[in-house]
Order: sequence, then C-alpha cells, then structure tokens
Amino acid sequence: MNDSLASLQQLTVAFDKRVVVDRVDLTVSRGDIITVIGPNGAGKTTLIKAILGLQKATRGSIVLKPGLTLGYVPQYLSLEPTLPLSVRRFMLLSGQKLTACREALAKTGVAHLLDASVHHLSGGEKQRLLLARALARKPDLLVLDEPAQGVDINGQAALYDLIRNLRDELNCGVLMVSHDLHLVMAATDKVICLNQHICCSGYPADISHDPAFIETFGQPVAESLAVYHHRHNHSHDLHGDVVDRGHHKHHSHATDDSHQGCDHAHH
Ligand SMILES: Nc1ncnc2c1ncn2[C@@H]1O[C@H](COP(=O)(O)OP(=O)(O)OP(=O)(O)O)[C@@H](O)[C@H]1O
Repeated sequence: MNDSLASLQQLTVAFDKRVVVDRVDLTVSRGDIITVIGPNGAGKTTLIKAILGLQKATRGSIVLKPGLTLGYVPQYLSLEPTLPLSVRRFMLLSGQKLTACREALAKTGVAHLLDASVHHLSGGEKQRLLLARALARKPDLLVLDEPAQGVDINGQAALYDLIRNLRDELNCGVLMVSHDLHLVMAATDKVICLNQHICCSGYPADISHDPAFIETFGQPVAESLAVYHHRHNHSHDLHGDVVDRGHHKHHSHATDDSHQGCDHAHH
C-alpha cells in the first residue's frame, strides 16, 4: 500500500518574482529515503522549508498526511555559547519526556553524553544529538538538511548507515538534502536532482547517466558516480532515454515518475 506522508504538486516558491523552486512534484512515502541534490542556490533548503511550513508556497500545493509528525534535523546546531547547556537539558527543551530522550540518544549512539555540555561535543556528536532530538518526537517523516555537515568522511558514512537503520526500525519516511554525492549514491533509494525545477530523478545508478545530471554536475562527477549499482525498473539507451521499462523487478517507488529528464540546458 502506498502510504503517502507528504505530497507536493507543482510546488513553486518565488522571492520578489524570482522563482527558486519551480513546479516541483514529489511524493514521500513511509519507508522511502529520498535525497535532494543540486548546486548551490538550487532551492533545496527552500523546498524543505516549504514542507516544514517555514516557507510559504507561491503556487502549487503541499499535502501532508493528517496527524503527521515531522522530525527536522537542521544543518547546524547554533547555540548561544555563553549559555551553559547539557545534552539532557537540550533534549528536554524539545518538550519530550526523559525516557523518550534517553531512548532517542541511545538510538543515535550518544546516550553516554547525557550529562556532557553541548558546547563540548564534536561535529559528529552534535549531528547525532540533532538527530536524536528529531527522533524523540517519533516522527513519521524525518527531514534532514545536510545532516553530515562538518562530519568527517567515516563519520558521514556512519551517519548515513544510521539513517537507513532508523528508517528500517521506525518505518518512517526520510527526505534529506545532501552535497555528499558519493554517499548519496551509496545510501539512498531515490535521488532528486534539483536546479529550481526537477532536472532528473530516479535510482542512484540511473541518475548518473542522465544527460540532465551530467549537464548539472559535469562529466567527471557523473563518471565517478557511475560505479554505483542499485535496483532498476528500467534501462537507458545511449542518450539516457528510458527503454525496457517494467522488465525488472523492483520495490515501490517514492514518486510516480520513476524517472524524469529535462530537455534543456542550464547555466
Ligand atoms: N528568504 C529569502 N529571501 C530571498 N531570497 C531567498 C530567501 N531564501 C532563499 N533565497 C534565495 O533562494 C535561492 C535558493 O536558496 P536555497 O537556500 O534554497 O538554496 P540551496 O539549494 O539550499 O543552496 P545551498 O546548496 O547553497 O545550501 C538562493 O538564491 C537564495 O539566495
């Protein structure tokens, strides 16, 4: 059954008539891990903010499942450095009970830091704390904006593994923004390449062959990513066009358009 958590139709956000998110169609369902990639200024954070209700849509619609609980992990933990704050207090400020906070900290592997000062945590520990705070709400949909920011490469891989495990355990949907293309390719079910509009979307292994992806990120990046293998429901011809759709077994998709490509150039 398709358990849709958030559904965007033709979502458009403009600032002073400058369109930064352009007619985006996207559905996130329970069990999905969808990663939005794209160059700087492509509208990724704006898209996420619109889903979180922090940014008004100019046109189009966002339908959230009634009663949906959202968990949000921002890019950074920004705190007043002069304010003494323990991990325990930080977690309790979220309004959740201590038991739920402890459970969430254990899930993200930082339960031993309960009485530590948040100011003394390492970059990776801070990200795990932010993830724990989002998890304490027992979210149906976890939204992460560059969750591996400031985390070293081993820590990034561990963080993505953790996100996958949490998705399996909690059966939530995950929507994240990431710049770590290699990790995205290895750890995501579906990739959305955003450059105001959706340039292309699909399974990681397919998307690196897509002309729109190559246009956006360049041939060297696309080639370095083409090594990733994933489940397919279709093949591409030499031009990147979809052929042989439906001849492969696959699990359910996050969006109806298991593959899209745009037909124009980008600057
Ligand atoms: N509140 C705002 N008012 C005006 N312009 C804004 C506002 N928020 C974002 N923008 C502009 O919208 C564009 C998209 O910004 P956004 O932060 O969504 O990009 P992004 O894809 O997340 O970029 P990055 O990868 O650099 O984080 C940028 O040009 C930004 O300057």
